[in-house]
Parts: sequence; structure tokens; C-alpha cells
Amino acid sequence: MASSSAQRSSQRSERQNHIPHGRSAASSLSRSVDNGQQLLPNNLSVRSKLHASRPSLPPSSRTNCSNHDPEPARVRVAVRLRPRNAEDLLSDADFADCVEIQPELKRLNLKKNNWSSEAYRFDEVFSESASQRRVYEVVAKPVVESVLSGYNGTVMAYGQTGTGKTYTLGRLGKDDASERGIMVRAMEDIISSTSGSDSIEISYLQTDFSRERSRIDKYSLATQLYLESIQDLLSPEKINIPISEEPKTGKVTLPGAVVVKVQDLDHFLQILQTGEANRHVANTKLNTESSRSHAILMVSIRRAVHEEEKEIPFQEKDSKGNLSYDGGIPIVRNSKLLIVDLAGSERLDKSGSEGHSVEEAKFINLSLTSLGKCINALAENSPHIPVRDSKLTRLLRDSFGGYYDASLGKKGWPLNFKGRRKEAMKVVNMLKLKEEFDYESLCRKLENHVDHLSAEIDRQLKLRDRERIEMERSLRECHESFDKAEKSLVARSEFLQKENAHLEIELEGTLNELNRLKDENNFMHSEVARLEISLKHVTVYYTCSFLLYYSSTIHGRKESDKIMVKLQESYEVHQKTANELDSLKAEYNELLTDKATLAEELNAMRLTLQIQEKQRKAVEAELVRLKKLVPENGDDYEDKKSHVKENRAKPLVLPKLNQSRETISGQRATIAKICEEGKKLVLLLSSP
Ligand SMILES: Nc1ncnc2c1ncn2[C@@H]1O[C@H](COP(=O)(O)OP(=O)(O)OP(=O)(O)O)[C@@H](O)[C@H]1O
Repeated sequence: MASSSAQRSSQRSERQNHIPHGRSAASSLSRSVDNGQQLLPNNLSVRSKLHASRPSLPPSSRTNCSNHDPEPARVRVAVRLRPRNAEDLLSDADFADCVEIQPELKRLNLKKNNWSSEAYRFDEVFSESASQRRVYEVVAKPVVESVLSGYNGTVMAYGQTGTGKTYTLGRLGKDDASERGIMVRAMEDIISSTSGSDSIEISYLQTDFSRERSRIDKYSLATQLYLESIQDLLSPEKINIPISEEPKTGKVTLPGAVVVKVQDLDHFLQILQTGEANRHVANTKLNTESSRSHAILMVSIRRAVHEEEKEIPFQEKDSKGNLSYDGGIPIVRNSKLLIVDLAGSERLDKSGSEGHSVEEAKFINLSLTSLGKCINALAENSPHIPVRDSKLTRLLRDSFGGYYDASLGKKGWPLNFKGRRKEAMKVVNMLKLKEEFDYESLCRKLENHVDHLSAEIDRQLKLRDRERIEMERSLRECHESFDKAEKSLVARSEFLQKENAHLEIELEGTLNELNRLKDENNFMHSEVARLEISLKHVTVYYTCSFLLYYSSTIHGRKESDKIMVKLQESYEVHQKTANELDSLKAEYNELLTDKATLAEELNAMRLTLQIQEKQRKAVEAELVRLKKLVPENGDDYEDKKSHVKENRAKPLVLPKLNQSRETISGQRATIAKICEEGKKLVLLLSSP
């Protein structure tokens, strides 16, 4: 592969050195000796090729291939000498007697006699040892490359019968790949250089000179030329296939011919084999092994132009005349490769000896002459190219380059190969790039794009619907959770209100109880004060009584007993009062215990209230958070919140217990004092 590309580049540079503005060549060689006998015929191949450095196309030309600037390309000519075959060996024919080739000088010398010869230069000279691969790479590969680049190209083999035209072009090489001819190798390269989206179509045809033979005598020569018919080698029953030319583009097509889309190389080999077999059958019918027709393999390539292949981006002028870029429209290149295996160019006397009818040989030669005339006209830069003189030249019309007025050359086209070689080498074809918009593919691309966009819109709509449903669902959930939170808050608030009312009631009860205890305390105080006064009175009374008793001891014991009874009664009263005082004390202590219990309960209640307050605040905070999520229905909550706050703000009134405590201890001291006094009094009274 590396060597092949290196070879290609060396070929390119060589071409550029030879022909600065274009590259194409024709090769032709027939061999004759002075006595007029054709001894060792060689072949001819003619091909056209674009220049490696193509000029940029004008923007407007992209819309119509006929507007392309054509490129100059010279016809290149190569000659190949075949090895001697068994027949040659049998007749002891030796090429060296009449021809000497100098491949390194690209020169061939035709020996006129022992001492004089004529030298001819070719674009390439192949010796008998040249391989099929080398012949392909030098002669045909550049043409195939240019065809793949979008230009039409032709490879023709010209020579007498048996010179190896078919061997060079059409050899299948099924058993030995190294023997593959130009057709197979070209297709190999085309297939490997195209992708699945490109299309390769082939037609295989031959120009048949035999069918109208009976009419040859009846018509003039010119009319006879028109009788040359085109037969389809892939469908031999199709004869007289018309040639159609598009007036605008000059594109030549054969609407009636079978066109096969090539899938792979094996498929192509099958097609070629079928074609070759049909050609052989046609020849056998004419009782000859040699080809009496031009075989034409027409390969049409439709290839999408990739971005990197575009020499300039597609440009259009806007309203202000500025160039704007639009890379959206796909461009395809339509190109055509013609590989033509020309009929044997033998002379009449020779052909007659080989079984050809004189008329048929004439006819074949006239067809070749017609081809020669066209090349001649191209070489002479003639305004008129006589392509209509034969079907072959009509078929080749769009492969002559399409610009008939741009050829160079001076001489005519004699029937012998010398002049043809010279003229062919002077022919400069103006090649046109067959590039056009692929509107079908653009349409398909746009349809695909529309489909894609529609699918994307559907997808987006579905996505939006899903998002909307999801949002509605989450909003619903939010509302539900808000309602739930609101309800639970209201319930909680109601519960707290009730609890508050209950606690208020309990608080009121406790306060009442405290007030009652206070009253009782006050009552106890007044009772103690009263008892103290009464005790004082009793004390005074007993003192007086004692004094009286003491005074009356003298007066009587009876009186003393009375006093004793009274004293006893007083003592009992005192005892009773003391008992009452004790029970009051016990009651007071109970009250104190109750008070402490109530205070504890009160504290517990406060604690509960604080906890509930905290919970309520947490609920409020949750409510505020939920309200932020769902801003509606906030007022209701605020009202409830303020109401709870108001209720909660009422201060608790606690009794002043310290004061009572002091009073009670004072009372205790007083009672103890009274008891002390009472005991002293009793001891005093009971003492003798
Ligand atoms: N380069 C070559 N090496 C080996 N054999 C060759 C070569 N060229 C031609 N031959 C042999 O010469 C014989 C004639 O070749 P071929 O049939 O290709 O000639 P042709 O010019 O096509 O003849 P025709 O015009 O009658 O069809 C064949 O047997 C072929 O194998």
C-alpha cells in the first residue's frame, strides 16, 4: 500500500513536470513493417485523467455542473509488448526483428530495415515482462482516482487481434489474482474507495458490426456506419440499444441497457464473466475467436462528497452580494469510467486471411477511423468533433471531456499508429467535474431531520406533560400536607386552649384554696389571740381565786373545794383549748402539706405548659414553613397563633406564703408560751 501511494505521488509529480496545466494521455501502438505486413501487434490504451492540482470551482458552478470550469488534461499513451505465445514460437516470429523497446527512455524503435529505424516516444513503454499490476497502476489507476474524484475517465485498448487487449483489460484472474486485468483492478479500487451510501453501477456492452452486414452492399458507407448497433452483453437479446444525450449537460446514457448495481468484487466478477461468456458466444456464432466488436464496460459512480473533500465550501451570495456559507446541502459527484476493449485493428488483407469478411473488417476499421477522426479533431482544436460518425464515438462523447473546442494539435489522424500516437498525445481534454446537488439525498436528509424534530417535539411534549403531572401531584401533596398540618395545628391549638382553660380553672381552685387557708390562718390567729386573752382572764381569775382561797383557808375548807372544782373546770377548759389548738396545728400542718403538694402540681403544670408551649412553637414554625411552601390560607393560622399567644400571656398569680409562714411560727411560739403558763399555773395550784 505504501509503495502504491509512493508510486502514485511520483506519477503525479511526473505528470506535473510533463504537463503543467493538465494531465491525460492516450497510448496507441500498432506495428507495421515496411512491406506492409503486420507482424507483432501490440495494444493501445487511451485514457484521460484530471490534473492533480485542480483549480477551485466557482461558487455558482455548484448549482449546475455545466458551469464548472473545465480542467485541461492531456491524453496519455502507453504501449505494451506482449510475450511471444505458442503461435509466435511456432512461426518463429521474433519481435526483436522489427521492434526495439527502451522502457527507461519511454521509447520504441520500429526497425525499417537493418540500418534505419523510426523512434517513437510514449508516456509509458511496457516490456513483455511488465506485470498486470504495474500496467494497471501506471495506466489505469490515475484514471480511476480521477473518476473517484468526480471526473469522467476512459481507458481504451487498441491493437490488432491477438495483441493482448482483452488480456490487459478484461482478464478475470480468478485462479491467479496477479493476472487480474484493468477492469477487475479498477473495480477493486472503486469498491474499496466508496462507502455503502455511494452507488456503483455497471453496464457491459459491445458495438456489433455483424448484424447489418447484408445491408452493407445496399447502402452508402456513411449509412453503413449508422448501422453499427449496440448490444447488451449482460442481456444479449437486447440489441440496437439507443444512445441518449442530455442536451444541457451532454451526459451520455443508454436507457435500454441493463444496469447492475455492484455489491462487491465477487458480484462484479460474476457479471464480468457473464458478459465475457456472451461476448464469446457472439464471436463463436461468427465462427471466429477474435473480437469483432468493441467491448465497453461502463462504470457509473455516484459518490457523496464528504466535507473534507470539498475543495471550497458551498457558497451563496446574499442580497448584498456577500458570500454566505451553507454546508447543509449534500453534494454528489457523478462520474463515469469507460473501459473500452476495441475491436482488432487488423488490415484488410490480414483480416481476410483470418476469416473476417472484408466488409466487416472495413466496418470495424471505419469505426476506429471515426474514433481517430474525433481525436484528430480534438488535436486540431477543431470547432466540430465528428462524434456522430459512429456509436462508439457517440458513447465516448462525454468522456472526451465535453469541451470540444479546447484541444491542441496540428496534424491529421492517419490510419497508421504513428500519427495517432502523436495526435493523441497532443489532445488536451478539458475535463469537467460532474458535481451536482443531491436533492434526493437532501430531501431524505431533511425528511429525516423533520422526523427527528417531530420525534423530539413529541418527546419534549411528553416530558413536559410528565413534569406538569408531577408538579400537579407534588402541589396536591403539598396542599394535602398543608391541610393536614393546619388541621393538626388547629386540633393542637384547641387542645392547648382546653388545657389552658383547665389549668386556669385548676389555678383558680388552688388560689381559692390558698385564700381559704389564708382565711383559716387569720381565723387561727384571731382564735389564738382570743385564747390568749381568755387565758389572761383565766390567769387573773385564778390569781384572784388563789388569793381568795388563800384568804379563805382560814374561813373554810369548803370554799377551797369549790375553788378547786372551779380550778378543775378551768383546767379542763384550758385542756380543751389546748386540744383544739393541737388539732388546729395538725390541720394547719395538713394545709401546709396540701399547699406544698399544690405548689408541686403547679410547678408540674407549668413545666407541662412550657413543654406544650415549645411544642406549639415547633408546630407554629412547621406551619410557617408549610405556609411558605403554600402561601394561601395564612391569615387563619395567624389569628389562631395570636389567640394562643394572648391566652398564654396571662400571668400566674402566686400566693405570698412566706408571710403566712412567719405568722404561723409566731402563733406557735405564743401557744407554746400559753401552754407553759398553763402548766406553771396547774403546778402552782396543785402544790400544797
Ligand atoms: N502480457 C501477456 N502475457 C501473457 N500472455 C498474453 C499477454 N498478452 C496477451 N497474451 C495472450 O495472448 C493471447 C491473445 O490475447 P488477447 O485475446 O487478449 O488478444 P486481443 O488483442 O484481445 O485479441 P482480439 O482482438 O482477437 O480479442 C491470449 O492467449 C493471451 O493470454
